[in-house]
This record gives sequence, structure tokens and C-alpha cells, in this order.
Amino acid sequence: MKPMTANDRLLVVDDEPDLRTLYELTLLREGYSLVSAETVAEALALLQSERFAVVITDMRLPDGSGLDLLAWLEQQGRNERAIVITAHGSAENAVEALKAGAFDYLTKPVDLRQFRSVVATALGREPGRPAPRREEAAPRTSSSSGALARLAGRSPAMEQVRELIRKVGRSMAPVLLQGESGTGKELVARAIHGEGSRASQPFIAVNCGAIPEQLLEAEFFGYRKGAFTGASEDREGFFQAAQGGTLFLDEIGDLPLAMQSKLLRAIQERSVRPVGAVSETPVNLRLLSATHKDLAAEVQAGRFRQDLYYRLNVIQIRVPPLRERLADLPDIGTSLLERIARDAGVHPVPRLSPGALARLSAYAFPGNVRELENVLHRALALSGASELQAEDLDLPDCVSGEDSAFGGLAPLGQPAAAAAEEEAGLPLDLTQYLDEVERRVLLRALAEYRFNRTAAGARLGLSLRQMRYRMARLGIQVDDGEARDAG
Ligand SMILES: Nc1ncnc2c1ncn2[C@@H]1O[C@H](COP(=O)(O)OP(=O)(O)OP(=O)(O)O)[C@@H](O)[C@H]1O
Repeated sequence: MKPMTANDRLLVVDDEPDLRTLYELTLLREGYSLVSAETVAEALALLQSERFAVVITDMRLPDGSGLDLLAWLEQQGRNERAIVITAHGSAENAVEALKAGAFDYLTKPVDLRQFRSVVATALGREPGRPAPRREEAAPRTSSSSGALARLAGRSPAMEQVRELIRKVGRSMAPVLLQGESGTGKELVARAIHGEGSRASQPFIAVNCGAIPEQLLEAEFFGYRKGAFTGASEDREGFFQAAQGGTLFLDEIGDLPLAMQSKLLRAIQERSVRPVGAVSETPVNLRLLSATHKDLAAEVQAGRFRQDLYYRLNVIQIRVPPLRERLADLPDIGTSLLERIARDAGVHPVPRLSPGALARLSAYAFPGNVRELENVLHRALALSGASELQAEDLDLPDCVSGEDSAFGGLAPLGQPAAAAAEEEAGLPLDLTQYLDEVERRVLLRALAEYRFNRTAAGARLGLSLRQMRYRMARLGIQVDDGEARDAG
């Protein structure tokens, strides 16, 4: 028997005697203590007299629904985590329950292995492992998350994002993060993970747009030795790597339709089958996804599966572009400067002069916080003073629209020189000249496709491999959607 505390008691609500007995036996065998109810009224009476760790409820009850219990828990500000059991194939119910604050859901017929695993997760235990001792348990206070603390900015828009992070951190509901490139979606995803009960478990971030289509299945679900040429040993995929924790699928809108179907299946079945394997592996993880695209429009256009969209978009958090929250500039600027200076070993951390701040406020930041980071990086490297001035930022006077994404982000060596040579006739050094032209074209394509190398390459008729090669040769680096011209 695993050690129990008074707080580990469970409440099971189901009017079907057979199912109730099945749940009770399963839970008792796991060593939990529990009480059961048959109706909403009975459950409410028990909840009023006692606190539980987890409430497991059927969706359909004789005198109401599981949602009534969720609403009551929410209204009373209670901490019980709710697991809702929904009828088979009723995705609507599952989504509704998660939106109403359920921690997680299960579909009928309930797979008992899954049942045990979901209950263990709700109790903050790893399935099959004893409950963590107090000091081992993941920190749970709201200020505990490193990522949440890193998220600077006090504008109303950011406060709202922060509040949502804290709220959704408590459940297992999928969250879709929508926002332009560089707005901080990954940081928000990390903060959600950090706020949850599985903060100490893995957080696996995947850029869907950066994986060649033919490798997607193997990368996502893993493969068995001999599954294909080159598969010399078993390898786990992202799903297995994120087991017990969070899988963050960035640029989900770039996932090809065939892979969307496989992902949907994995979500519905909560299991994956590695390429070349005969059996499925159960997975227990939280799925977060992000996109800069308008996914609803992608659904309309037939490029994104509606059912998958529905599953991923249970809760949506919009991360606003930086230009919509300019009030955050001083905070974010200071926080970025602190990080950059620390990484570079610069003391003391340079400040932003009022002039520099004014200059930043006048800029449109098409590349959002990531672009601000690049600008400050460059300014700090070039200035060396304790206060950065407007001139140090090297921002174009007036920028807007497409051009700014390019011009503002990465100065292109001497494009003017190359252009002048074009006018003047033959270049002095053909290799250097062609490199310069190539560099400009690559950077422009990267900026146009939000630094997605696969898409930018495709636009230029290059494979991802060719794109990588050319970028490496010219010293252009892209890290998770950011381009740096190291040349
Ligand atoms: N509010 C913020 N405070 C401090 N740093 C931030 C904030 N928002 C974003 N950043 C930083 O800006 C950079 C870009 O953020 P992030 O990678 O999360 O953006 P993204 O929206 O996921 O970008 P992409 O769509 O290109 O993947 C990161 O270094 C991140 O730490």
C-alpha cells in the first residue's frame, strides 16, 4: 500500500452500479481511499462536508451533469481536481468539460490502465510510483515558475496572459497559443508547464515546420530497430520523451494533413505506435501548441483538419504583438538586457536611456520580442557604455510592413555595395559578390516565411538540407525561428 494522507481521498460519482464498482475496485487496489455518490445532489452533499483531492465524475447523471459539479467547484473556489468521464466519441463533451475547468477527461469504455494513470497524475503522482514526499513534490506556488518570472511586462494585455497561464496551468487541457512570430509563445508554453503539477517532468518543444515531412512520424512517435534503412536501434519519439510532462508543438499550422491525422489519433487514443512496432505505447502528457497562422482560416481553406483544430483549441491564449503593448518596452527591454549582459559577462547591466526608449517605442517591431532581443544584443556588443543611446540601437528611422522584417532584423553586410556594383558593371570579386547576393536572398526569404527554413527553402526551390548547407556556409543562424547574420 502506498502512503496516503487525508488529502488523498477521492470522490467517485456515477449512477451505474457496475461501473462504480469497477472504478472503486481499481482505485482501492491502487491504495486510494474513496467515497462514492450516485447523483449530483449526493456528490454536492459530500463535497460540502469534506474536501477531496480528486473528483471523478460521469458526465451524465440522473439529476444533472458532471458540468454542474465543475461549476460548483469553480464557484466555491475549491481545489479538487475533476476528472470527467464522457461518452465514447463525444469530443464535444470532453472539450466542454476541459473548458469548464476539468483537470482531465476519460472516454467510455474506460481503459483501466489509462484510468489509473490519469488519477495518479491528478494526484501529482507518477503512475506506478509512490507518492512524492513533500520535499520532493514539484513546487506549486504561483511564483515558482522560472518561465513565468521571465515573462516581463505589466501591460493589461500581459497581465491577462499571465492570469490565463496560472489558470490553465492547473489542468491538463490542451492550449493553443496564437501570436505572431517572436511574441513569446514558447515562453508562455514553458510558463504553463512550469505552473502545472508536472513542472519537474520534461518539457519537449518541437518546431513542426522544421522537420522534413518524411521524418515526421518517426520523430513524433519513435521507431523500432530495422523499421527502415538506417534504423539501427530503437529510438523514442517526442511523445515518449515528453511522457509525464508537456509536449509543445510549435508552428502546428505547418503540419501536413497526413501527419495531422496521425496526431489526432494519438490524442484520441492517448497512445502512439512507433514506426515498425506492432503494439501501441500509452502516453500521458499535456499537449500545448502554437501557431502564427490563423488556424480557423486554415481549416476553412482545407489545409487544417477541423477535428484536430477542435481538439487543440480547447483553450486559446493570444500572445499580442509587441506593438500592441508598447508600455511593456521598458520592462521587457530591462529584462532582456539583464539576461544578455549576464550571458556575456558584462557588469554592470547597461540601462536604456530615455532617448533609446523613445526610439524603441517608435519602431514597429515586426519581429516582436525576438527582434528587440536582437537589437539589444547588437547594441550591447557595439556600445560598451553603461547607458544605451538611441543611436546605439541602429534602428531604421521609419519602418513598416514587410520590408521592416528584413531591414530591421539583420543588416545585410554591404547590400548597397553589391547593388552599386551591379550598376557599375563587373564586380571586383565574383565569389564575394555572389555570396552577398545569396545571403540577401536567403535572409529575405527567411524573413518572409518567419524564419521557417523549410518554407523559405521551398520558396527558393531548395530542400531543407540545401537550405541548411547554404545558411551554414554564409554564417546565417536560425534558432527556433530567429535569424542572425553571423557573417
Ligand atoms: N514578455 C517577455 N519578457 C521577456 N522575454 C521575452 C518575453 N517574450 C518573449 N521573450 C523572449 O523573446 C524571445 C522569443 O520568444 P519565443 O521564442 O517564446 O517566441 P515565439 O512566439 O515562440 O516565436 P516563434 O513563433 O518564432 O517560435 C525569447 O528569447 C524569449 O525568451
